[in-house]
Amino acid sequence: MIPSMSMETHSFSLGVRVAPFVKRTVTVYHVPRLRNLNRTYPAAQCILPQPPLINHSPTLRDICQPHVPTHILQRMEEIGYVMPTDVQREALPHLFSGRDCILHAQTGSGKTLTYLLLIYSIINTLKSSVQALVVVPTRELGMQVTKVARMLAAKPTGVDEEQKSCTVMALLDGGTLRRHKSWLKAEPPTVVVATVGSLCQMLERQIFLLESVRVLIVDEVDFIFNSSKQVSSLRKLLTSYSSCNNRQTVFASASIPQHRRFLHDCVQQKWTKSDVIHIHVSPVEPMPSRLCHRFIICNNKRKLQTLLSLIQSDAPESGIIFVGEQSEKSKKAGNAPSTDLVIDFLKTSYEGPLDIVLLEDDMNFNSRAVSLLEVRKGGGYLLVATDIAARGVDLPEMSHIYNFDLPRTAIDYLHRAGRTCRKPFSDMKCTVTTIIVPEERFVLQKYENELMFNSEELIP
Ligand SMILES: Nc1ncnc2c1ncn2[C@@H]1O[C@H](COP(=O)(O)OP(=O)(O)OP(=O)(O)O)[C@@H](O)[C@H]1O
Repeated sequence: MIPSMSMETHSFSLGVRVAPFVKRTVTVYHVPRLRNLNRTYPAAQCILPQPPLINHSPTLRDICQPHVPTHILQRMEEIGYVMPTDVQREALPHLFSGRDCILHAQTGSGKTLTYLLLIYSIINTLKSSVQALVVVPTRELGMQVTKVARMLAAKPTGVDEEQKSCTVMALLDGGTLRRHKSWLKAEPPTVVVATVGSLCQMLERQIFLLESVRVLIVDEVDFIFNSSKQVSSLRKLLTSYSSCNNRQTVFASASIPQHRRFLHDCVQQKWTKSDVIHIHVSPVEPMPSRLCHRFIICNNKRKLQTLLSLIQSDAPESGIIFVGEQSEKSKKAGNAPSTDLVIDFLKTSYEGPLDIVLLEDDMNFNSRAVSLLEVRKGGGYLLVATDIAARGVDLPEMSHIYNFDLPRTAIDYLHRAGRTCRKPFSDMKCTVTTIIVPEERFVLQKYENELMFNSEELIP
């Protein structure tokens, strides 16, 4: 059912009530013993969830001392990271003890800070070598992680003493590899944040060696394993790293399908040590509970109008409109991509205060960077994007997500939805609205079952 486009108020009402969400829990699994694994993967040992947060719960500083240098802790607090999120509270003690780890926690739960604090607890800035590697699937996520890493490493206010600071290099697709090569040779940075392709080029040419790397992080690991362009390079990297002494490996994502199998593979392939630990935060609630899910049914011809009415009715602070990638068949047929259709339509029909910005794979790297700068400069915007913006990109002001096209999988739904609700201690309600044609209702229902959420139908 769709709202009538002549409707003056542009408001929608909700058809169905949602079931209350289950409580958040943290579960820690230790890897099952290999010899038991010939048939299926047995239940991993499970440590009972930690007691709920009470008033005297430890601060991030309490958890990080004495592992993380004081100036980093000072910077962390200056930035506003004082209390730990669930994943930070649960994972950091294990990480500081040297365990390899699979960090499996909701979108926006603070996995980046978790692994960066581990990195700062390990590196020695007096040594001139690459000591930490963070592997990411996209240039956009790489730029973001680099920014947070540099922010933490900057000198805190009021500290004058000169100490050798940590240098962070972004080695990302679309960058100038020649410049990076000279940098790596002349004065190796302490931390490298890299996309898999660029990293492997440097390693193959022996511009730097994995032997000096004390910690390897693979962020959005399931995405990289699923990417036909990236998976073989990642496997090669993990296999090379497995022969290094003194190593620690961390995999992070909000979605790790078949995580027991993955855990087993990690040990069997020696990508991790055998005592790797799986930190699974909120396993029964894969998405933030502050998220409200809605859907609206319309026919294909009315999708653009429906989108516009939704935006007018919601008046988002900022929103992302996710559009499916154009198929090869559609490209060959000379059709315009859906992103163009949506952008052109909004530019001519939307009269609200938000800027309209495009981010898609087919843009060149510079234009992609310009789009992200534009949305990060503050002020409201509507970002029309393909799934390139669905992984890891942190836009804390985002209040609304619109699925103009249904995501291809439940996991894609989870990551798109996860671009909202990104302030860990906020009460702000965020909304995900999916526009579907009648035949797609059962697919959305499947995602609801898989991800354990309820979606409310919008009725005019
Ligand atoms: N302890 C903390 N206190 C306050 N804010 C925090 C804390 N930890 C992280 N944040 C903020 O939470 C937001 C989300 O963090 P982050 O990007 O690390 O999430 P994530 O778990 O990596 O999500 P995704 O799976 O989507 O990549 C960021 O804006 C970050 O600055």
